[in-house]
Amino acid sequence: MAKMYYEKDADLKALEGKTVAVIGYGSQGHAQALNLRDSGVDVVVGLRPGKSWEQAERDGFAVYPVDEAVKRADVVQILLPDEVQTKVYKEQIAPHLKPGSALFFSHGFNIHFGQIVPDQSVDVVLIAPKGPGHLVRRVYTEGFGVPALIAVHQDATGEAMRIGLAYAKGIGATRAGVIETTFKEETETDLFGEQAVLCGGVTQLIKAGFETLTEAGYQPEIAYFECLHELKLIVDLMYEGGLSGMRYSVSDTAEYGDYVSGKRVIDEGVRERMKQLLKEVQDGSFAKRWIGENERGRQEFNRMREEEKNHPIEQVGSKLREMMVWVDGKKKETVKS
Ligand SMILES: NC(=O)C1=CN([C@@H]2O[C@H](COP(=O)(O)OP(=O)(O)OC[C@H]3O[C@@H](n4cnc5c(N)ncnc54)[C@H](OP(=O)(O)O)[C@@H]3O)[C@@H](O)[C@H]2O)C=CC1
Ligand SMILES: CC[C@](O)(C(C)=O)C(=O)O
Repeated sequence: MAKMYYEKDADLKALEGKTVAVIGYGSQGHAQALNLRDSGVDVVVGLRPGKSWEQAERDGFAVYPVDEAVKRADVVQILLPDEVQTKVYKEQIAPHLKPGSALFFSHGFNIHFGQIVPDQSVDVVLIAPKGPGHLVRRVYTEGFGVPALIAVHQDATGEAMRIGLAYAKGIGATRAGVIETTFKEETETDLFGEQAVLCGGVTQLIKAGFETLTEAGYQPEIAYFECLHELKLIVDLMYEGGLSGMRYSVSDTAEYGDYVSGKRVIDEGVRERMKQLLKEVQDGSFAKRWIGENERGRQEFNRMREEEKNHPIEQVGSKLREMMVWVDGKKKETVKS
């Protein structure tokens, strides 16, 4: 059984008198910085000049270049893109980290794959919210929290877990539940999940459904509603009541189709390929490929991003969503600019 922590297990006093430097103010950075501040924690933001810097200042934070923010901090949370963390860490963070301070991450990639090797004098802690940053903020303002994982890689002070739990409470995660893990487990499950299911698996499933219907002559708008729009409503039911909760709400016809046909789509071949993806995550081949892609200037990444933006489901979807004002309202909070 996983070890879980809730509100009663965490004490914000562990952060009293300490300054937290949130490095980066994107999806996770803005959410964690704002939630911590609203929880009474002293927060500064570390950035380079640009869009995020301006936003953090508009949100009322004291913003500094990364090295300056680190000098002022007792806890440094690195919320830069994974692929830029190593360079910024070596040049602007490591030289200014105080012995006895704490270095935090929200994803274990660079520690687990040995890209960042922190000095033995600092605590190294993972607080990984299990949700996109914009929801970490929205759910907190609604009085709830997004669950998170916690792991201690290095406990130089003997206080790493206590400070980690206080931080998790500050961002609202202990309201929902914080699970103890390791950097290895978080990194491998997170990479697998986003590739096989949450991002890669789901987008391919949606496109395959959409293309099957449109190639058979059905209207793209109907294919969009069936394969993308309604998916959100079905996932909401699963989120609230599990697979059985969803099956309780759909028709018996849909439930029967689920049992007899779902397995024909996600068959043994898919499971075998999922195992192969997991192996490539575990043996570091995916990490090596992603690090190499960044070193080569992201040509493959940028080409695929462009191709995906131009898929017909994106064209029809953006027209249909114009009519859904409530979706547009949310989009402002949930889509990265
Ligand atoms: N997105 C998510 O919801 C989740 C992310 N994570 C993890 O959180 C971390 C942050 O990811 P995410 O929030 O998506 O990142 P984003 O891309 O949304 O934001 C990155 C931030 O870093 C800043 N930045 C980029 N390069 C530099 C630099 N060289 N110097 C200073 N600042 C820089 C950007 O500012 P600028 O405007 O100047 O580019 C921006 O504010 C990653 O480890 C990720 O794996 C974990 C769970 C979920
Ligand atoms: C599913 C994507 C994610 O892993 C997340 C929001 O948790 C990410 O890294 O953005």
